[in-house]
Amino acid sequence: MTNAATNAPQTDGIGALANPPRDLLRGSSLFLDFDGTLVEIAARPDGIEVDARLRSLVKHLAAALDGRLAIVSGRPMQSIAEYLGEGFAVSGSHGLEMRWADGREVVPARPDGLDTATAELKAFAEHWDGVLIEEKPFGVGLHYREAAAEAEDASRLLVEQLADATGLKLQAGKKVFELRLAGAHKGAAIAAFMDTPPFAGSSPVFLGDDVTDEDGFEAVAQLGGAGILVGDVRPTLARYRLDDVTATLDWLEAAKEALR
Ligand SMILES: O=P(O)(O)OC[C@H]1O[C@H](O[C@H]2O[C@H](CO)[C@@H](O)[C@H](O)[C@H]2O)[C@H](O)[C@@H](O)[C@@H]1O
Repeated sequence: MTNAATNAPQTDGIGALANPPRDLLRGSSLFLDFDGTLVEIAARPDGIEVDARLRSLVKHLAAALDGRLAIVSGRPMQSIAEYLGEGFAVSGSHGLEMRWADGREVVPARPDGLDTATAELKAFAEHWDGVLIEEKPFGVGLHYREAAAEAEDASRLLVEQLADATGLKLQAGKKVFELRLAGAHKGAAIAAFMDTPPFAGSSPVFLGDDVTDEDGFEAVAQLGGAGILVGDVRPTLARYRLDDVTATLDWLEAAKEALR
């Protein structure tokens, strides 16, 4: 089955997606999701473990690709810099923020309604054990990974009401509901990078694990490149699949060597 608009595979069959070839990055630009792709999912946003191997891998991949690498995350750009360092392109906040390796930045204004939404979510979290509020520059996340099962429905109800009241976009991820400024997504950020040096003229490859990464898979397919789904098989616009974070880091190491 293919998506008619992008000609990318859309699979619901176990094992239908092959592993990416190790020479896929030759002549490519590399776009990397962060949580669940480069680092294991943790109980809390601040509980992730980022080691020297990952920081070194990202730095050396960026050099091997002559700068054609960007981290494309739902986290704020500042958070990515704190975990991975700088010297490469980053898009944060689900495509809302962009920074090129030379320091050029595109950053929106803080949205109206965000302070109100954040205050409401914080008040809600006081009544639910395990619900955690993550404040971000252009959005706010309600995490329910550590909460009782009923918290999900109650949280969904509240964030839907707040999205209606504030005009903020509701985006669901892995055990999280985010309310954020509308008007961008990861696919749009990848397309914007691909319009500019050093990315322009290359073929984009995007690795991601979450449903929020499907915009990125669609964008790279439209631009003649390929998406790589990290994790279990599901309906997706990715062309290839890797089992998990460990397989992803191993493939990235092999792909880096293949660029020599
Ligand atoms: O686009 P990503 O880089 O994948 O970021 C998506 C969100 O990741 C973080 O939340 C997720 O990871 C946490 C740590 O493993 C986990 O505790 C949480 O349940 C996940 O939803 C981050 O906190 C969010 O801001 C990102 O939008």
